[in-house]
Amino acid sequence: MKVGILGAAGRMGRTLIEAVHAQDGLTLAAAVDAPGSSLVGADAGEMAGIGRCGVTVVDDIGAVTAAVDVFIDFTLPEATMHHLQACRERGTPLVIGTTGLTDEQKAALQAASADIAVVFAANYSVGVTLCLKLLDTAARVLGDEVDIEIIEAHHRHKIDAPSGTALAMGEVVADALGRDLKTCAVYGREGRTGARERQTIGFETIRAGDIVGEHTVMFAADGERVEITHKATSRMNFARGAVRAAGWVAGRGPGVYDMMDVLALRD
Ligand SMILES: NC(=O)C1=CN([C@@H]2O[C@H](COP(=O)(O)OP(=O)(O)OC[C@H]3O[C@@H](n4cnc5c(N)ncnc54)[C@H](OP(=O)(O)O)[C@@H]3O)[C@@H](O)[C@H]2O)C=CC1
Ligand SMILES: O=C(O)C1=N[C@H](C(=O)O)C[C@H](O)C1
Repeated sequence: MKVGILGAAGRMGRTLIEAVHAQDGLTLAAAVDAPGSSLVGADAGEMAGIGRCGVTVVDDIGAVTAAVDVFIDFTLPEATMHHLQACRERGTPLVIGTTGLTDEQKAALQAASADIAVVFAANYSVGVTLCLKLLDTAARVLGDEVDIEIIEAHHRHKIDAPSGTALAMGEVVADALGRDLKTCAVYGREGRTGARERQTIGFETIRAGDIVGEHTVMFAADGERVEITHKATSRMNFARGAVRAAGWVAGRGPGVYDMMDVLALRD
């Protein structure tokens, strides 16, 4: 299967090139980065540190759609929307890892999924996908007797907050408790906040150094608390998961899927 990487020169893009290269049955067919990037024209394998592979980095998905069976996109929300449209026109499945999409952009993704298969997950690691299952159980067991706080930490370059993963974790917990995250989320606290309201779900964000990605969901009662934590120390876990999703989605019918579908964990 021929795979195209969108955002190829980025932190995830380079890791994805390495992951595709290491996966039997997959071939790197295209590497696309931002118009104006100094890496356009470079060899994608050399850029990713795996040696020359003969695929040149280009700056336009339109130039490579015919050569690709499935695309993987880890870019920016606006770029992802552009790539989604190109995939829709060509009928090419798309794996999206980009976070920070607006509600309108998520609606556009849903609309495109009438015509093509899209995998969309805020976190492609198996460990985080398992944590989402554990969080559903924890929320149902501990119920409204606990205060729930979500703490995430990432590297200094991350541009969206809270992380897509933290928001996905919040959605799972809110759904399990019959709450609407849009109305019960509290993003950071400062000043005279008043006492905590039990129904809220709090989010705290840390941006520092080279932290790859850490998430903790705290269920705190009087006298005891449960914490579910995931710590990523390498981007390769995200990349392997996205590559697995690419292999899974090729040939699927139109629709939006996530890692629960890819790992056959959906109830
Ligand atoms: N779902 C998951 O498992 C994970 C998701 N992510 C998410 O993936 C996204 C990317 O993260 P990361 O790799 O760290 O970010 P980077 O900034 O390192 O990489 C993004 C790349 O996309 C490029 N880009 C920008 N616009 C376009 C365009 N129009 N066409 C093609 N390429 C473009 C950027 O180029 P330039 O720098 O020149 O603008 C850059 O090379 C983020 O939203 C992040 O939150 C990250 C890790 C895991
Ligand atoms: O930007 C990152 O680096 C990451 N982003 C994703 C998110 O926003 O949840 C996933 C991972 O934590 C790394």
